[in-house]
Amino acid sequence: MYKTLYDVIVVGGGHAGYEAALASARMGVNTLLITLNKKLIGRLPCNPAVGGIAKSHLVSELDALGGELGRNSDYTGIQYRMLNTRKGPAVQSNRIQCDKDLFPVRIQAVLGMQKHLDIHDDIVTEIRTKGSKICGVTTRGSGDIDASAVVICTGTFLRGRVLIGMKSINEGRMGEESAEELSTSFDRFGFELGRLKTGTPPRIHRDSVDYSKMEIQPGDNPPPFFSRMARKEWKMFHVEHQKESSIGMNAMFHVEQPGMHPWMPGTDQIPCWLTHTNENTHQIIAENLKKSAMYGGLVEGTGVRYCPSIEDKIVKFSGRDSHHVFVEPEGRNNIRLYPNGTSNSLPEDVQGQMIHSIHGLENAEIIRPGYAIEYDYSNPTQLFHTLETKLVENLFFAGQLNGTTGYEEAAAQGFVAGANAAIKVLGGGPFTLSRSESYIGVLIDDLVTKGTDEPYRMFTSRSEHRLTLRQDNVYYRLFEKTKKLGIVDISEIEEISDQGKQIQAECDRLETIYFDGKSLGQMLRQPNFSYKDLPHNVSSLSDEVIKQVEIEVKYAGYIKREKERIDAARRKEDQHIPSDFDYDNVKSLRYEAREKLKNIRPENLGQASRISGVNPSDVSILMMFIKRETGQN
Ligand SMILES: Cc1cc2nc3c(=O)[nH]c(=O)nc-3n(C[C@H](O)[C@H](O)[C@H](O)COP(=O)(O)OP(=O)(O)OC[C@H]3O[C@@H](n4cnc5c(N)ncnc54)[C@H](O)[C@@H]3O)c2cc1C
Ligand SMILES: NC(=O)c1ccc[n+]([C@@H]2O[C@H](COP(=O)([O-])OP(=O)(O)OC[C@H]3O[C@@H](n4cnc5c(N)ncnc54)[C@H](O)[C@@H]3O)[C@@H](O)[C@H]2O)c1
Repeated sequence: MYKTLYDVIVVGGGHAGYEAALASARMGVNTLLITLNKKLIGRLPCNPAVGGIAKSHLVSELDALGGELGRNSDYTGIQYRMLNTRKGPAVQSNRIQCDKDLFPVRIQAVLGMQKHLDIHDDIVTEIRTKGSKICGVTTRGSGDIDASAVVICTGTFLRGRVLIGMKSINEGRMGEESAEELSTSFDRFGFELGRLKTGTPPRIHRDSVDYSKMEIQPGDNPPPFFSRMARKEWKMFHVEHQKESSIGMNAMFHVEQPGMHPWMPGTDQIPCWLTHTNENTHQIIAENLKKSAMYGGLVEGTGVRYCPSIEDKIVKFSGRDSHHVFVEPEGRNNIRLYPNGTSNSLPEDVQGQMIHSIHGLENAEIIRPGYAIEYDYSNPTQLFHTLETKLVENLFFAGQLNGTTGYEEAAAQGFVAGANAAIKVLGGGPFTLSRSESYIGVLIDDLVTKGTDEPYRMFTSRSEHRLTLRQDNVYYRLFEKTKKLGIVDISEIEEISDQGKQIQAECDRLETIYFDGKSLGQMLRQPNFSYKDLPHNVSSLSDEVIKQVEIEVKYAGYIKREKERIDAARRKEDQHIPSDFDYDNVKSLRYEAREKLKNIRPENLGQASRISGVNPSDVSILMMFIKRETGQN
């Protein structure tokens, strides 16, 4: 059941959409999620893997703030791995292979139980405004539905075209209707739309591959989870497990609905497998390039540079005679395997030859071909940091619509947009995250400041403060924002606050206690020295607190220098530029800089300095002018 008036409407049930709807409803405002098919909410259209390098930081930040992607991955995971373990803690990332069938089942159960949230199957064809403000949407099936704020999360569906070889079908992803009308509505309001493309590999039958020719990739034990909830449950399970038999263990935990808790998270992991392409594979692709949608001229949009199609890899890295192919199960009871690394838009017969040339896949049965998809995206420089559009008040855009790729990038934006839409209804200051406190801040600032002309994905190298933006300290660095937002349960907030205080107190203590002429802090900074090796350590501290103390003390010198850089950056961010500032008045500004500044309208000098085409001397000129005009220091 749905009504015809809501506080917030969210359009789209992808990862941006469910996070937006949950954030909004959890802040207590009446929310409606409209999507083409509610049974497909939370679908993982490509690899059911969440996290990986830098993306895992986004998921952890969502968990700290009260988002759902991390928990949902933990509770439906079939394989858990920590990547980059040979590198420092700042770039270590976890990656969870989820069960493709159960991931959406669980998220739908979470949505179904959420107060203040209704869900409606329909297609939105238009947005409606009253003056400069959004007032609702028009749907094909139910006509007009009114709302004070609207969040659009339509992913790859706007004028979506599925492409296989020379075939092009109007679909939002394979087997799902595309959204044709909404782009026209956006055009009318002046939104700048462009075309991007992405792709997916063929799927193969799990009983048709020769595992003996591939290298096994087992999961890690203990499993690296994203969420505090799963970590706590795992710890409790293992303590209790020693006392009692595992029979009935699931019953010990509060299980609201069967879909919410399919198994004890982290148990009974399933391995992935590693194989490689070879010269034969590359030759097959090279000989058939003209038949691929991408190289035969059917695709206009720009593809994902950093997770390219196999055709792209052969053309752009022609010197390499082999590429990794990770063969990954799509679920416990799912017959499909996902050959990660073979995304393509070649005709079906060529896909078959290409797959059969790979060791272990000689007799692979292809269940579904790979394909490319092309869709409209909207220029994200037309958004504020809250993800509200600059053209229509109380209208928000989030997810792949803003030019990103990835579940994690979509979910992070959805959460920020949903929370801000609710704040617009409730009243109160905007919820934004800065580059120096989070990867979510980096993602959004990059999008709204620089825009993108290719699908944007997160990397650790995009952050200038990655030493302090670690996954392990996420609950402490986002603590104040989390508390203010009010989505996370108060008992969790108190627990994190208490742990933060213990970490600080112990770091301080270690610098003041001396042993053999050295402070305990100095001792801990010695290579291969752990907290537990210290004399006078505190045995009652939890593993979580000890881990933080070790990192904070061992890397203290680097962290201090980074904090100084953050303070310097913050001083620039504190210098606000009035929203109606007249750049034409600053005659000494170069023409290019003036045009770029007029287009982006940065909120402060820090953001101005990150606009491409605006150089440091332009920022100095601007700073002096603003100081003179506004009397800011
Ligand atoms: C073929 C393919 C391969 C991909 N490969 C990967 C990958 O390996 N890993 C990865 O992380 N990402 C991959 N992506 C991208 C990933 O799916 C997206 O980045 C992510 O799902 C985007 O989330 P979203 O919420 O923005 O949109 P989507 O997940 O696309 O969801 C859009 C939602 O909006 C609804 N909708 C659209 N238009 C309307 C309308 N007018 N009215 C009502 N509802 C509407 C749809 O029904 C859908 O629920 C791939 C995508 C595709 C299609
Ligand atoms: N079309 C799209 O929009 C699209 C398509 C593909 C990927 N993506 C995005 O990019 C990401 C995939 O890109 P990626 O190349 O970084 O892959 P990934 O995140 O799946 O893997 C990152 C690295 O992890 C390692 N790895 C991968 N699978 C592994 C496994 N099963 N076991 C052990 N190690 C493994 C590899 O070293 C790999 O380079 C996705 O998570 C998605 O967000 C988007």
